[in-house]
Amino acid sequence: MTERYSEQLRALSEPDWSAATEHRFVRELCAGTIAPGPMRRYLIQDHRFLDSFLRLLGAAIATADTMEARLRFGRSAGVVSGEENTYFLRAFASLGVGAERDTDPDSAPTAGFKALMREAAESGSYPAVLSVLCVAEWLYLDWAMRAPRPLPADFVHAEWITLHDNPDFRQFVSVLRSELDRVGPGSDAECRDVFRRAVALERQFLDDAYA
Ligand SMILES: Cc1ncc(CO)c(N)n1
Repeated sequence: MTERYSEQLRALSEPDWSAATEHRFVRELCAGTIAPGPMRRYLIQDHRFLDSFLRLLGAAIATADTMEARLRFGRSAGVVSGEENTYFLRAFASLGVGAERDTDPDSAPTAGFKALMREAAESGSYPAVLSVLCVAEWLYLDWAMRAPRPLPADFVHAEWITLHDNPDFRQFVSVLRSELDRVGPGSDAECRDVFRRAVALERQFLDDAYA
């Protein structure tokens, strides 16, 4: 049996993939025990990640080779711009995040992610864009779907989990993987490189919440 291309890339990204999906941040978030400090720091940085992520979705809309894929990216851009952004604003209010939202400098992993997303977007390569998107969404689904139920009582924790594990998000990850399975092998070296770098950054990004 031949393994799916996306699964081959995931396996090549170990041990970073498992270190990220089993990270202290993930465990404490899912248990509802994470301290406000790390949660605040994570969300401030992640809201900046989201801005660049939206640009990357724009690049996916621009570079996809089928209309069906383009429509799917468009719907996902709507969710990120809507429900997900609103979650951040409500979470910032709940955690008492003020001016530091703008004044805190970008962490090294945030700067690294922004650079990688810009590089992928500017390459004009659909396989490169897909590699970053697939890591970002699939890695989050992977830990979110394993969160113990019931979810934590605080919406800041619970909604961050359900945003990354719901029927629409699962379907999006399934499309991202199928698309990468389809077009990735034709740009194998590029996809391996981008996928691996993105997973390493995911791990560093979670580490940084505790820096
Ligand atoms: C750093 C990071 N990776 C992935 C996601 C999921 O989109 C996110 N919100 N933040």
